[in-house]
This record gives sequence, C-alpha cells and structure tokens, in this order.
Amino acid sequence: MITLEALTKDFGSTRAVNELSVDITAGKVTGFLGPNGAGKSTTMRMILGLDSPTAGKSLVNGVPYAKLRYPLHTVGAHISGTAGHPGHTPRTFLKALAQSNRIPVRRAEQALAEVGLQSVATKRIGGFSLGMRQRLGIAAALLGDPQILILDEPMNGLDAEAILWIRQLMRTRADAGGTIFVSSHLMSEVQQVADHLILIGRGELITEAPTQELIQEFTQQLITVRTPRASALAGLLLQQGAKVNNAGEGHLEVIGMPLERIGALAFAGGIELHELSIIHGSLENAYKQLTHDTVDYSAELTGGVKTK
Ligand SMILES: Nc1ncnc2c1ncn2[C@@H]1O[C@H](COP(=O)(O)OP(=O)(O)OP(=O)(O)O)[C@@H](O)[C@H]1O
Repeated sequence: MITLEALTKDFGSTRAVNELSVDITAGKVTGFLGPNGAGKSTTMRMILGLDSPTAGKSLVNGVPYAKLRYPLHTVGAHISGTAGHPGHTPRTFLKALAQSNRIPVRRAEQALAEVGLQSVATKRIGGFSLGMRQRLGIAAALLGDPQILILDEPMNGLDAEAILWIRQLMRTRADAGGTIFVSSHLMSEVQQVADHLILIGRGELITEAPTQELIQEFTQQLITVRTPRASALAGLLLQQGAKVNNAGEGHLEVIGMPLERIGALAFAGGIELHELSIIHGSLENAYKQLTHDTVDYSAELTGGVKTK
C-alpha cells in the first residue's frame, strides 16, 4: 500500500506536483496517467525518496521509504533512465545489485529469466536497445521479489509482444496480492491491464476511479454534435450544465447530458443540427479531453479563450 498525503513538489517557480492525495492499494494494478510533464515521474521519485517533497508526504506500508528496513524486498522500482553501467552485462549488474542489498545472488538468474534476457546475460548493456534496457530495469525491480512494484512508463520502447508480456507480469503479481503502480501518458497502454486509474494534469489530481467505472461514465456520455451554429448551441448547453468542448469548426463534444436533451434544446433554440450521435468506446477521447489542452466555450462566452 502506498499513501500520498497532500504531496507537493516545487522546482523553483514550477509546481510539478500539487497536493496530491491518493491511496494505491494492494491486489490491483493502478494506472497513473497524465500527459508529458504532468508530474508522474516526480511523484514516483518522491515515493522512492529520490526527490524530497516541498510539502506533504508519501508512505510505503505506512512508513516513509527511507525508513523501510529492506527497501528492495518491499518495493521494486523501474524509473525512466538507464539501469546499469554501459560496461556491465545484465548478469554482473544484477549480481552486484543483489550482493549490495543482501539479496541471494541466485535471484539475479531468476530475474533475468523472468524478463527474458537470459540469452544476452553476458552482453554489454551499452549495446542494448531501449526495449532491452526496459527489460533490464524491470529485472532490477523484481530482484528482491517485492510486493510493491513502481514502474515509470515501462512500455516505452517495447514491441507488441513485450507489451503483452509486461501486462501479464503486472496482472500475475497484482492477482497474487501485489501493489502495482504503473505510469503512462497513453490511456490505451494501461486501460487493458489497470484495475484502477489515477489521472493527473499539471501536477493535480483530475480524477481517480476503478477503470470500469470510468469506462462506463465516459463511453456512454460523450456526444458529438455538428451544427453551423456551434457557438450558440454551446451557450445553451453550458447554461443547462453540460460540459462542452470545441472539437473543430462546427463540431462540439458534449459530456453530461443525454442525446435527447441536446436535440430538444437545439430544436427549442431553432438551431439546425447536421449530426447528433454518441461516440462509443471513447475512454481515450475522454482522457484526451480531461488532460489535453482544449479550447472551451465557457471561456469564449466570458470574453476570452482559455485553454485547460
Ligand atoms: N529536476 C527538475 N528540475 C526542474 N524541473 C523539473 C525537474 N523534474 C521535473 N521537472 C518539471 O516538473 C514537471 C513535472 O515533470 P515530470 O517529469 O514529473 O512529469 P511526467 O508526468 O513524468 O512527464 P513525462 O511523461 O514527460 O516524464 C515538469 O514541468 C518538469 O519540467
């Protein structure tokens, strides 16, 4: 279990993480989603004691990471960057890591087997592809056979087969009671494996919920509307409490209002519609709406254009 309590980090005048409070619980894969620069890596680094919080705290099984008695047995982490010295081989790197952390050296061979790097165990890490480095980083994370895994964008650079493999690895460990915390900037990468999603943007929590709940909420409610009077319709919909995004010229995307009601409001307002339809399977779209810069009509109505 990982607990974040109003976790905050400033780098000079940049607030990278802003009062983030969430629990990452055992027996689940928790996806940590947000666009580039949202604060995912900084949050993970603070959990691991690699960055110190400006305010707030993070706890691993109830204590700060630095107070863990056997850190690598408790938490395995793969944070972006290269694992191991380029002159090392996977075997020498993992054995040294095991020895310096009082982990039986045989675990090095087991971890190599688990990530499928046995055939290159004696090759220099310097010549490895990004995908092989990712596997090696994951092997290092697995070395102490920890109950908690923190993986920062582990699918970067992996081919389709390796992505399936890592999803399976996360699933198996979560089903065995592990706590898996995995970041990505792509909804599609984690949607299939995460039981729970935490979405952040600009360092702040946007939403967190079980994946199925988010899918249901968003896939049923995203309505696409095309009309030559988009601005006028957006005004009407906003007045009635819908969330409206400008998706292009004459094209609106609406959340939080049934299709029939949108049609009725347009009819009552004398607004011609060219399309009114539900977008299915659009968790990815909803994610983009929540996290990407989008122009929104609420700002236009109040006289300026605001991105959020
Ligand atoms: N060491 C640092 N010094 C100054 N600013 C930093 C530092 N590390 C991160 N930042 C800034 O903090 C913010 C959050 O960055 P962070 O790397 O945590 O985001 P992220 O969600 O992991 O993004 P990415 O997916 O691109 O890695 C960004 O504005 C980034 O530029």
